[in-house]
Amino acid sequence: MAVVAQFGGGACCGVVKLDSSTSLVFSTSFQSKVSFALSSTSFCRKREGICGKRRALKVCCEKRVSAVVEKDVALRQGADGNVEQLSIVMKFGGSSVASAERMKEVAGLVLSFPEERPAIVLSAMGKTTNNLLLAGSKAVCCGVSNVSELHELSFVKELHLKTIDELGLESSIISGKYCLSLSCIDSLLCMPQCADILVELEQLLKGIAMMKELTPRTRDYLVSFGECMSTRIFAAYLNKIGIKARQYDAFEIGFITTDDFTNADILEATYPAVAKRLHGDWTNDPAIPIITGFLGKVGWKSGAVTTLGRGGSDLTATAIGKALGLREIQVWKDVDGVLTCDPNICPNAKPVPHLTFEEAAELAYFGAQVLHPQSMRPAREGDIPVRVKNSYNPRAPGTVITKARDMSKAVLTSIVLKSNVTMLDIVSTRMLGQYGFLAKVFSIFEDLGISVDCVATSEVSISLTLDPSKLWNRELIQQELDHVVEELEKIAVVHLLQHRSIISLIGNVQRSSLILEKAFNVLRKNGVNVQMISQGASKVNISLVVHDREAQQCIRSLHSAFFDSGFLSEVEEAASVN
Ligand SMILES: Nc1ncnc2c1ncn2[C@@H]1O[C@H](COP(=O)(O)OP(=O)(O)O)[C@@H](O)[C@H]1O
Ligand SMILES: N[C@@H](CC(=O)OP(=O)(O)O)C(=O)O
Repeated sequence: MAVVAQFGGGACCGVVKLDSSTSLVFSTSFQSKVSFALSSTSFCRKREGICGKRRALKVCCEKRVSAVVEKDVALRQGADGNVEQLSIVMKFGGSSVASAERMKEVAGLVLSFPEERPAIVLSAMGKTTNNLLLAGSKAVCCGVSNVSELHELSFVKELHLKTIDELGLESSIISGKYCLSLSCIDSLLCMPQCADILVELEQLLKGIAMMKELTPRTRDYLVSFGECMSTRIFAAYLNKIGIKARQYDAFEIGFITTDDFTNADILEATYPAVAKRLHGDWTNDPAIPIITGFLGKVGWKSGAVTTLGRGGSDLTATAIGKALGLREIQVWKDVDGVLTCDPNICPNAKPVPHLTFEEAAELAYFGAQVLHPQSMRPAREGDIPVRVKNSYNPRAPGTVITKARDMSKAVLTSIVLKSNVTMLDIVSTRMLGQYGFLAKVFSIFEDLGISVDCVATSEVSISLTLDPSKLWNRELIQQELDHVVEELEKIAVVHLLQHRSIISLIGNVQRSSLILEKAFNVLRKNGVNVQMISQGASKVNISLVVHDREAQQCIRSLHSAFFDSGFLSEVEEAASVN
């Protein structure tokens, strides 16, 4: 049920709670119009008396909105009357925008920060990326004529068309001439020439079926459809409810990456290019930018679309934060922040209130799916706080990630698991005192382009772990591993140990004896022998390697010993007394 009114004001948006069941979403454009929509459960349910209530609410709305608008316009326009710049970036993951209902809630959430001028980064809706990938691999062998019948393609089509329908949008926003048919506030907000996205997707899958080949380059183009659609839908919805928004494909606004398809890295040139484009558009004609997460392109001209690795929208958000020098980066998930453990392993994991960039980066790199492994880098470089919040529970305080925090009482922050890791024990065939052994071993990995995670060394032996699973595009297949071993065997005796897990204890390594004493007690009680330990350079991470089959039980026991037993609070109390 919507009531629309117009009266003077500047550009702003917000939500006003009118009574316990009714809230008002409003926005004003720079053309001095105010649009507002009412959300009211009782209003929609009770049909009788609707006109009376609508009139009463309209009057009430006008009074309340004008007060908020005045305050907000003052905030936005600054003392000199100039437009204030974007202030924060808000990233919403796939789980946050999985349906029409979720998109409405996210719109409400965006508007619940009327004092902010946000840039929005979106992932693909729900499980779209997984379905596109599956459709791609099935298309390789299903035959061109069967592509239209692929279950995953139908799923993606239905999800997006249903969402468009439920949001009351024109289906042409993703499957037709959006520019000509969308009744948005301002024709400038429309995308230039939108191709028929769903038709193009099906054509691409037919091409894959025809070629019987799905290269990493094609795979990136294929999954890019997810973010391209979610952002178009969300921007159109905001425009429909009167919030001026402008959709952007990241690869069109300067996200330039390496050519490592499926796991590309953002190049430095991205930052000034993105800043120039977003800043310029906002200054000329302010509208909330809705940007595709996860995507970039190789080079400036006709570059192919790349992706930043699974979960890469977090990285898009932090890169935008750094590019625009924003006040804060918010990543909205489906959990109450970064937790003490993966909730799928320990359902009673608790939110961690504060982390440093270093802790968060280790946690992400060593397996916590909640953050993209590279996402902390731009935030750290720009020294911009990252706030991890729950879009399903916005009141929860979440996790704040900053450059430094008070570590005086910190012991253990979080426990992380990385499974299906390959471990190599490498022992030199030469005698003690041989120099250059480590250099030779690592040059072999460098030549083969394989990254090493954890290392423990003595003068003549090295134990190390390789991480195939994190590299989305590349599975260290047996052939590749055999080649590594073959090369290493020229200088050493090699044992290849597969199906290992790294358990990372993220915390204050200054208190390693305390952490290790407790941890080894737990492991001994569980009858587990640790196969490798690495503490070394990182001041926030102690890694223990165990067999895959023992790992989850170890994690549960460790979590319960550290976080459920009162142990940490006892240690903290003791620290405050001393
Ligand atoms: N230490 C952790 N803290 C919080 N969530 C974690 C952790 N480890 C794994 N997860 C998982 O990460 C998920 C959130 O990350 P992700 O799925 O990438 O979110 P989104 O798609 O919303 O960006 C959670 O639902 C949770 O299952
Ligand atoms: N859609 C991409 C990128 C992303 O960041 O997703 P999410 O924010 O839902 O983890 C993926 O699934 O990997």
